[in-house]
Amino acid sequence: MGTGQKIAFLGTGKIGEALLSGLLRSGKDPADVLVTTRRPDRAAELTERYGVVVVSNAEAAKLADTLILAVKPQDMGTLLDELAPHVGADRLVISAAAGIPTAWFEERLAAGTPVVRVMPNTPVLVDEGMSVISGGSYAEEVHLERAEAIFRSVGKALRLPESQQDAATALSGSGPAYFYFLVEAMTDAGILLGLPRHVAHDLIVQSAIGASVMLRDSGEHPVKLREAVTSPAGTTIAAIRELENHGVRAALLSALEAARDRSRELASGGK
Ligand SMILES: NC(=O)C1=CN([C@@H]2O[C@H](COP(=O)(O)OP(=O)(O)OC[C@H]3O[C@@H](n4cnc5c(N)ncnc54)[C@H](OP(=O)(O)O)[C@@H]3O)[C@@H](O)[C@H]2O)C=CC1
Ligand SMILES: O=C(O)[C@@H]1CCC=N1
Repeated sequence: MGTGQKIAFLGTGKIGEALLSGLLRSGKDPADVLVTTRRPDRAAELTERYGVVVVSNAEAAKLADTLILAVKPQDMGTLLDELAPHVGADRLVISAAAGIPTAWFEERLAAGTPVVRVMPNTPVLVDEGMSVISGGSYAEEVHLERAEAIFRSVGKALRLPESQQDAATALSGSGPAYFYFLVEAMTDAGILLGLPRHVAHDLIVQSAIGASVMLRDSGEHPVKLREAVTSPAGTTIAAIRELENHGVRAALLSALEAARDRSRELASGGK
């Protein structure tokens, strides 16, 4: 076991593993990183891949300074039943679960336990994550800074009031999926137009990367950037007319509203 601040991941699935790998990339000693799993084969996989220490949920609560809870909202009740008796109020509990408010955790943990709610996204895997952070009633500046330091090591982190977490979940938590969906659909369009799949894929992926870098670095509004591509009586406006005819803008408004609503439904770890 290492000598630094210990961080435990309770639930090391897709987002837990992505965060874990980023933290190690940023220089955290694997001996200071504890993980818990439900299945022994998964535990063996993580030890072999990262050299981290696999422990039980109760041991994680006793040994780690910071506990990152990354099980599905539906599994959070069972995890808290197991965990709560072992978590001292000197621990920092960070939940990455969609929907579940900090108050839900505070009710189940020892009085005064600091809880921070974070909504990360999978680009933490490439250090380009977007994580939205909100503190619960007992989270002090020092706790928010500790959470920020973890999530800043794998991308950007932004503090928002907890009342905006469900909206943030719809935008940045789920956001990468919408872009993958678009790339998938546009690649299919390339097939329709007669291009080989790998060519269509490469054309679209590089266009997405170029557009993303311009969005981030040019300082221009997205409308300006789109207008610069849209030549009079040209090809782009022909495509934009079809996107508008098919209600793509309205579909996005409804889609993100649905994601926000689903996050609200998960507030009590619902089904
Ligand atoms: N995926 C994403 O992009 C994002 C997810 N989140 C949130 O992160 C959480 C996890 O999501 P995701 O990673 O996608 O889901 P996964 O199902 O991939 O990961 C959850 C993991 O938790 C394990 N687990 C469940 N119960 C326990 C337990 N009691 N003790 C230890 N491990 C347990 C599961 O084990 P088993 O393999 O046996 O099922 C699984 O490996 C959710 O709350 C989600 O809202 C937040 C932001 C982004
Ligand atoms: O789909 C989900 O519920 C999780 C939360 C945000 C991204 N994935």
